[in-house]
Amino acid sequence: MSTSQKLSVQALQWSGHSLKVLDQRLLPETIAYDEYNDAAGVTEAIASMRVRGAPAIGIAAAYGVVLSAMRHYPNADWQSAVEQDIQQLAASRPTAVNLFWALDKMRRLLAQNPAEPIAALTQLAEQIHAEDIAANHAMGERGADVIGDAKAVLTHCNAGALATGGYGTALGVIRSLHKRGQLQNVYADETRPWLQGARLTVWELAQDGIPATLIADSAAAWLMKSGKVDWIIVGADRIAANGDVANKIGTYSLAVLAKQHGVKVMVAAPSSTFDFSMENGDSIEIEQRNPKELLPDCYLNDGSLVDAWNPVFDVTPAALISAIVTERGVVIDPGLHGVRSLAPC
Ligand SMILES: CSC[C@H]1O[C@H](OP(=O)(O)O)[C@H](O)[C@@H]1O
Repeated sequence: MSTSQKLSVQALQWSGHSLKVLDQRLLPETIAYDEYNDAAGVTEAIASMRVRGAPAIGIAAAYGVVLSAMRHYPNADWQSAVEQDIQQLAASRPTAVNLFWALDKMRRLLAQNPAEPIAALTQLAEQIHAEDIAANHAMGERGADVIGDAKAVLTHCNAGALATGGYGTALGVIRSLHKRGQLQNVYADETRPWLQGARLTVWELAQDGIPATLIADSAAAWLMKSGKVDWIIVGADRIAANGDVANKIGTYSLAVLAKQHGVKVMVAAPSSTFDFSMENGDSIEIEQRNPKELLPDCYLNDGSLVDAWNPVFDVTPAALISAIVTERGVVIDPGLHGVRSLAPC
Protein backbone atom coordinates (compact mmCIF):
# COMPACT_ATOMS: atom_id res chain seq x y z
CA MET A 1 0.00 0.00 0.00
CA SER A 2 1.46 3.39 -0.91
CA THR A 3 2.22 5.59 2.06
CA SER A 4 0.55 8.49 0.27
CA GLN A 5 -2.80 6.66 0.38
CA LYS A 6 -4.76 8.14 3.25
CA LEU A 7 -7.27 5.87 4.96
CA SER A 8 -9.47 6.92 7.85
CA VAL A 9 -8.89 3.50 9.34
CA GLN A 10 -10.67 2.81 12.61
CA ALA A 11 -10.16 -0.18 14.88
CA LEU A 12 -13.89 -0.31 15.68
CA GLN A 13 -17.02 0.66 13.73
CA TRP A 14 -20.37 0.59 15.60
CA SER A 15 -23.50 0.37 13.39
CA GLY A 16 -26.06 0.64 16.18
CA HIS A 17 -26.75 -3.10 16.16
CA SER A 18 -23.42 -4.73 15.29
CA LEU A 19 -19.72 -4.10 15.84
CA LYS A 20 -17.21 -4.21 13.01
CA VAL A 21 -13.68 -4.97 14.19
CA LEU A 22 -10.58 -4.37 12.07
CA ASP A 23 -8.54 -7.57 12.22
CA GLN A 24 -5.17 -6.12 13.27
CA ARG A 25 -3.47 -9.50 12.95
CA LEU A 26 -3.61 -8.97 9.15
CA LEU A 27 -2.28 -5.39 8.98
CA PRO A 28 -0.68 -3.79 7.12
CA GLU A 29 -1.07 -6.10 4.12
CA THR A 30 -4.80 -6.62 4.51
CA ILE A 31 -7.57 -4.34 5.77
CA ALA A 32 -10.42 -6.64 6.77
CA TYR A 33 -13.30 -6.05 9.18
CA ASP A 34 -15.18 -8.84 10.96
CA GLU A 35 -18.76 -8.05 12.02
CA TYR A 36 -20.02 -9.23 15.42
CA ASN A 37 -23.61 -9.48 16.68
CA ASP A 38 -23.00 -11.09 20.06
CA ALA A 39 -20.77 -10.83 23.12
CA ALA A 40 -19.09 -14.18 22.46
CA GLY A 41 -17.76 -12.88 19.16
CA VAL A 42 -16.44 -9.70 20.77
CA THR A 43 -14.81 -11.78 23.52
CA GLU A 44 -13.00 -13.81 20.87
CA ALA A 45 -12.00 -10.67 18.96
CA ILE A 46 -10.33 -9.32 22.11
CA ALA A 47 -8.72 -12.61 23.18
CA SER A 48 -7.31 -13.26 19.69
CA MET A 49 -6.06 -9.65 19.40
CA ARG A 50 -8.10 -8.88 16.35
CA VAL A 51 -8.77 -5.76 18.39
CA ARG A 52 -6.03 -4.78 20.86
CA GLY A 53 -4.86 -1.79 22.83
CA ALA A 54 -6.12 -0.97 26.30
CA PRO A 55 -8.74 1.70 25.46
CA ALA A 56 -9.93 -0.11 22.32
CA ILE A 57 -10.42 -3.29 24.35
CA GLY A 58 -12.60 -1.40 26.85
CA ILE A 59 -14.69 0.22 24.12
CA ALA A 60 -15.17 -3.11 22.31
CA ALA A 61 -16.24 -4.78 25.56
CA ALA A 62 -18.80 -2.04 26.23
CA TYR A 63 -20.36 -2.68 22.81
CA GLY A 64 -20.20 -6.41 23.61
CA VAL A 65 -22.48 -5.79 26.60
CA VAL A 66 -24.92 -3.90 24.36
CA LEU A 67 -24.97 -6.82 21.91
CA SER A 68 -25.57 -9.20 24.81
CA ALA A 69 -28.57 -7.21 26.03
CA MET A 70 -29.94 -6.98 22.46
CA ARG A 71 -29.76 -10.78 22.27
CA HIS A 72 -31.24 -11.61 25.71
CA TYR A 73 -33.69 -8.81 26.59
CA PRO A 74 -36.59 -9.16 27.43
CA ASN A 75 -36.37 -12.91 27.99
CA ALA A 76 -36.93 -14.14 31.53
CA ASP A 77 -33.76 -13.74 33.61
CA TRP A 78 -32.10 -11.76 30.77
CA GLN A 79 -29.96 -9.90 33.28
CA SER A 80 -28.31 -13.14 34.44
CA ALA A 81 -27.55 -14.01 30.82
CA VAL A 82 -25.98 -10.59 30.28
CA GLU A 83 -23.93 -10.95 33.48
CA GLN A 84 -22.56 -14.26 32.18
CA ASP A 85 -21.53 -12.53 28.95
CA ILE A 86 -19.89 -9.75 30.97
CA GLN A 87 -17.86 -12.35 32.85
CA GLN A 88 -16.76 -13.92 29.58
CA LEU A 89 -15.69 -10.52 28.25
CA ALA A 90 -13.78 -9.89 31.51
CA ALA A 91 -11.90 -13.18 31.07
CA SER A 92 -10.64 -12.28 27.57
CA ARG A 93 -7.38 -10.57 28.66
CA PRO A 94 -6.12 -9.75 32.20
CA THR A 95 -3.80 -6.73 32.12
CA ALA A 96 -5.54 -3.73 30.52
CA VAL A 97 -7.68 -2.23 33.30
CA ASN A 98 -9.73 -0.30 30.72
CA LEU A 99 -11.56 -3.59 29.97
CA PHE A 100 -12.74 -3.91 33.59
CA TRP A 101 -13.39 -0.18 33.93
CA ALA A 102 -15.75 -0.27 30.93
CA LEU A 103 -17.52 -3.45 32.06
CA ASP A 104 -18.01 -2.01 35.56
CA LYS A 105 -19.61 1.12 34.07
CA MET A 106 -22.00 -1.04 32.05
CA ARG A 107 -22.76 -3.21 35.12
CA ARG A 108 -23.51 -0.16 37.27
CA LEU A 109 -25.97 1.09 34.66
CA LEU A 110 -27.70 -2.31 34.52
CA ALA A 111 -27.98 -2.31 38.33
CA GLN A 112 -30.06 0.88 38.07
CA ASN A 113 -32.73 -1.08 36.12
CA PRO A 114 -33.18 1.51 33.37
CA ALA A 115 -36.66 1.57 31.82
CA GLU A 116 -35.19 1.17 28.32
CA PRO A 117 -32.07 -0.96 28.95
CA ILE A 118 -31.00 -1.37 25.32
CA ALA A 119 -31.16 2.36 24.64
CA ALA A 120 -29.43 3.21 27.93
CA LEU A 121 -26.60 0.69 27.40
CA THR A 122 -26.15 1.80 23.80
CA GLN A 123 -25.91 5.44 24.84
CA LEU A 124 -23.31 4.62 27.51
CA ALA A 125 -21.15 2.51 25.17
CA GLU A 126 -21.23 5.24 22.52
CA GLN A 127 -20.36 7.81 25.23
CA ILE A 128 -17.37 5.70 26.35
CA HIS A 129 -16.21 5.59 22.73
CA ALA A 130 -16.67 9.31 22.07
CA GLU A 131 -15.07 10.35 25.38
CA ASP A 132 -12.01 8.22 24.63
CA ILE A 133 -11.45 10.05 21.35
CA ALA A 134 -11.90 13.42 23.05
CA ALA A 135 -9.49 12.37 25.81
CA ASN A 136 -6.85 11.44 23.23
CA HIS A 137 -7.03 14.83 21.55
CA ALA A 138 -6.73 16.54 24.96
CA MET A 139 -3.78 14.32 25.90
CA GLY A 140 -2.13 14.98 22.58
CA GLU A 141 -2.13 18.72 23.24
CA ARG A 142 -1.04 18.38 26.87
CA GLY A 143 1.77 16.03 25.91
CA ALA A 144 2.95 18.33 23.14
CA ASP A 145 2.94 21.23 25.62
CA VAL A 146 5.22 19.25 27.96
CA ILE A 147 7.65 18.19 25.21
CA GLY A 148 7.94 21.49 23.35
CA ASP A 149 10.46 21.17 20.53
CA ALA A 150 11.90 17.67 20.25
CA LYS A 151 14.72 16.47 18.05
CA ALA A 152 13.06 13.10 17.80
CA VAL A 153 11.00 10.71 19.83
CA LEU A 154 10.97 6.93 20.10
CA THR A 155 7.68 5.10 20.56
CA HIS A 156 7.12 1.46 21.48
CA CYS A 157 4.27 -0.84 20.48
CA ASN A 158 1.16 0.83 19.05
CA ALA A 159 -0.68 3.35 21.17
CA GLY A 160 -2.44 4.95 18.24
CA ALA A 161 -5.88 5.15 16.69
CA LEU A 162 -5.63 1.37 16.24
CA ALA A 163 -5.36 0.92 20.03
CA THR A 164 -8.06 3.40 21.03
CA GLY A 165 -11.33 4.95 19.94
CA GLY A 166 -9.28 7.18 17.61
CA TYR A 167 -6.30 9.58 17.40
CA GLY A 168 -4.27 7.59 19.94
CA THR A 169 -2.54 8.20 23.24
CA ALA A 170 1.23 8.13 22.60
CA LEU A 171 0.57 8.60 18.89
CA GLY A 172 -1.87 11.35 19.80
CA VAL A 173 1.01 13.29 21.34
CA ILE A 174 3.08 12.57 18.23
CA ARG A 175 0.22 13.75 15.97
CA SER A 176 -0.07 16.97 17.98
CA LEU A 177 3.69 17.55 17.89
CA HIS A 178 3.68 16.97 14.13
CA LYS A 179 0.78 19.39 13.57
CA ARG A 180 2.71 22.05 15.50
CA GLY A 181 5.89 21.43 13.52
CA GLN A 182 7.70 20.56 16.75
CA LEU A 183 8.94 17.14 15.73
CA GLN A 184 11.98 16.32 13.61
CA ASN A 185 11.65 12.55 13.53
CA VAL A 186 9.75 9.61 14.97
CA TYR A 187 11.45 6.33 15.63
CA ALA A 188 9.26 3.27 16.10
CA ASP A 189 10.69 0.04 17.35
CA GLU A 190 9.39 -3.22 15.93
CA THR A 191 8.00 -4.45 19.29
CA ARG A 192 8.57 -8.17 19.05
CA PRO A 193 7.01 -10.67 19.12
CA TRP A 194 3.65 -9.33 17.85
CA LEU A 195 5.26 -6.47 15.92
CA GLN A 196 2.76 -3.75 16.86
CA GLY A 197 5.44 -1.19 16.04
CA ALA A 198 6.63 -2.57 12.71
CA ARG A 199 3.19 -3.60 11.44
CA LEU A 200 0.85 -1.04 13.03
CA THR A 201 2.59 2.15 14.19
CA VAL A 202 4.78 2.71 11.12
CA TRP A 203 1.78 2.05 8.88
CA GLU A 204 -0.70 4.13 10.95
CA LEU A 205 1.62 7.17 11.01
CA ALA A 206 2.19 6.84 7.26
CA GLN A 207 -1.57 7.20 6.74
CA ASP A 208 -1.22 10.67 8.31
CA GLY A 209 1.88 11.52 6.32
CA ILE A 210 4.04 11.29 9.45
CA PRO A 211 7.28 9.54 8.49
CA ALA A 212 8.57 7.08 11.04
CA THR A 213 11.93 5.33 11.12
CA LEU A 214 11.66 1.69 12.10
CA ILE A 215 14.34 0.24 14.35
CA ALA A 216 14.97 -3.22 15.69
CA ASP A 217 14.08 -3.52 19.37
CA SER A 218 17.74 -4.29 20.06
CA ALA A 219 18.86 -1.01 18.41
CA ALA A 220 17.11 1.21 20.97
CA ALA A 221 20.12 1.43 23.31
CA TRP A 222 22.47 2.44 20.52
CA LEU A 223 19.92 4.98 19.23
CA MET A 224 19.77 6.61 22.66
CA LYS A 225 23.56 6.49 23.12
CA SER A 226 23.85 8.19 19.72
CA GLY A 227 21.89 11.13 21.14
CA LYS A 228 19.22 10.88 18.45
CA VAL A 229 16.11 11.01 20.68
CA ASP A 230 14.94 13.33 23.44
CA TRP A 231 11.83 11.46 24.59
CA ILE A 232 10.37 8.00 24.66
CA ILE A 233 6.55 8.17 24.40
CA VAL A 234 4.43 5.14 25.21
CA GLY A 235 0.91 4.19 26.19
CA ALA A 236 -0.18 2.12 29.17
CA ASP A 237 -2.43 -0.75 30.11
CA ARG A 238 -2.70 -0.19 33.84
CA ILE A 239 -1.25 2.54 36.11
CA ALA A 240 -1.08 1.95 39.87
CA ALA A 241 -1.63 4.65 42.49
CA ASN A 242 2.11 5.23 42.94
CA GLY A 243 2.59 5.75 39.19
CA ASP A 244 4.02 2.32 38.32
CA VAL A 245 2.99 1.54 34.72
CA ALA A 246 2.14 -1.77 33.07
CA ASN A 247 2.71 -1.57 29.34
CA LYS A 248 3.92 -3.66 26.41
CA ILE A 249 6.88 -5.92 27.16
CA GLY A 250 10.06 -3.99 26.49
CA THR A 251 8.84 -0.73 28.03
CA TYR A 252 10.74 -1.38 31.26
CA SER A 253 14.03 -1.98 29.44
CA LEU A 254 13.55 1.20 27.41
CA ALA A 255 12.98 3.17 30.63
CA VAL A 256 16.14 1.76 32.23
CA LEU A 257 18.13 2.63 29.09
CA ALA A 258 16.55 6.09 29.00
CA LYS A 259 17.79 6.82 32.52
CA GLN A 260 21.28 5.72 31.52
CA HIS A 261 21.30 8.04 28.49
CA GLY A 262 19.43 11.11 29.78
CA VAL A 263 16.34 10.47 27.66
CA LYS A 264 12.96 11.40 29.15
CA VAL A 265 10.02 8.99 29.31
CA MET A 266 6.41 10.06 28.79
CA VAL A 267 3.40 7.82 29.40
CA ALA A 268 0.18 9.00 27.75
CA ALA A 269 -2.99 7.30 28.97
CA PRO A 270 -6.63 8.21 29.60
CA SER A 271 -7.85 8.25 33.22
CA SER A 272 -9.64 4.94 32.51
CA THR A 273 -6.16 3.35 32.66
CA PHE A 274 -5.65 4.15 36.34
CA ASP A 275 -6.18 1.45 38.97
CA PHE A 276 -6.23 3.22 42.31
CA SER A 277 -7.09 -0.07 44.04
CA MET A 278 -3.44 -0.99 43.48
CA GLU A 279 -0.87 0.88 45.59
CA ASN A 280 1.94 -0.16 43.24
CA GLY A 281 2.63 -2.25 40.16
CA ASP A 282 3.75 -5.39 42.01
CA SER A 283 0.32 -7.02 41.86
CA ILE A 284 -0.57 -6.17 38.26
CA GLU A 285 -1.31 -9.44 36.43
CA ILE A 286 1.00 -9.82 33.44
CA GLU A 287 -0.59 -11.65 30.53
CA GLN A 288 1.35 -14.68 29.31
CA ARG A 289 0.41 -15.42 25.70
CA ASN A 290 0.84 -18.61 23.69
CA PRO A 291 4.56 -19.33 23.12
CA LYS A 292 3.68 -20.01 19.50
CA GLU A 293 3.37 -16.22 19.06
CA LEU A 294 7.09 -16.04 19.91
CA LEU A 295 8.48 -19.12 18.20
CA PRO A 296 9.75 -18.86 14.62
CA ASP A 297 7.80 -21.00 12.16
CA CYS A 298 10.67 -23.49 11.99
CA TYR A 299 9.83 -24.70 15.50
CA LEU A 300 6.05 -24.76 15.14
CA ASN A 301 6.05 -28.30 13.78
CA ASP A 302 8.32 -29.64 16.47
CA GLY A 303 7.80 -27.81 19.76
CA SER A 304 9.99 -30.32 21.56
CA LEU A 305 13.11 -28.51 20.43
CA VAL A 306 12.61 -25.30 22.36
CA ASP A 307 10.56 -23.76 25.15
CA ALA A 308 9.41 -20.13 25.04
CA TRP A 309 8.45 -17.66 27.77
CA ASN A 310 6.06 -15.05 26.39
CA PRO A 311 4.99 -12.37 28.90
CA VAL A 312 3.47 -9.59 26.78
CA PHE A 313 3.59 -6.78 29.38
CA ASP A 314 6.02 -5.54 31.99
CA VAL A 315 5.87 -2.94 34.78
CA THR A 316 7.96 0.23 34.72
CA PRO A 317 8.57 1.80 38.15
CA ALA A 318 7.29 5.35 38.49
CA ALA A 319 10.81 6.52 39.35
CA LEU A 320 11.87 5.84 35.74
CA ILE A 321 9.03 7.92 34.26
CA SER A 322 9.41 11.65 33.60
CA ALA A 323 5.75 12.49 32.97
CA ILE A 324 2.34 10.84 32.93
CA VAL A 325 -0.09 12.69 30.67
CA THR A 326 -3.87 12.24 30.86
CA GLU A 327 -6.91 14.18 29.69
CA ARG A 328 -7.31 15.33 33.32
CA GLY A 329 -3.81 16.70 33.68
CA VAL A 330 -0.11 15.90 33.83
CA VAL A 331 2.04 14.53 36.64
CA ILE A 332 5.73 15.34 36.34
CA ASP A 333 8.05 12.92 38.16
CA PRO A 334 5.31 10.52 39.27
CA GLY A 335 7.93 8.67 41.31
CA LEU A 336 7.91 11.61 43.73
CA HIS A 337 4.18 12.28 43.89
CA GLY A 338 2.23 9.22 42.72
CA VAL A 339 -0.79 9.88 40.54
CA ARG A 340 -3.67 10.20 43.01
CA SER A 341 -3.90 13.87 42.01
CA LEU A 342 -5.34 12.61 38.72
CA ALA A 343 -8.09 10.59 40.42
CA PRO A 344 -11.67 11.55 39.64
CA CYS A 345 -12.95 14.13 42.11
C1 LIG B 1 -3.22 3.01 23.90
S1 LIG B 1 -2.55 1.90 25.00
C2 LIG B 1 -2.16 0.55 23.98
C3 LIG B 1 -1.34 -0.46 24.73
O1 LIG B 1 -1.87 -1.78 24.52
C4 LIG B 1 -0.85 -2.54 23.89
O2 LIG B 1 -0.90 -3.88 24.22
P1 LIG B 1 -1.61 -4.95 23.21
O3 LIG B 1 -1.20 -4.56 21.81
O4 LIG B 1 -1.05 -6.29 23.66
O5 LIG B 1 -3.09 -4.81 23.47
C5 LIG B 1 0.41 -1.91 24.38
O6 LIG B 1 0.67 -2.24 25.72
C6 LIG B 1 0.07 -0.46 24.22
O7 LIG B 1 0.89 0.42 24.91
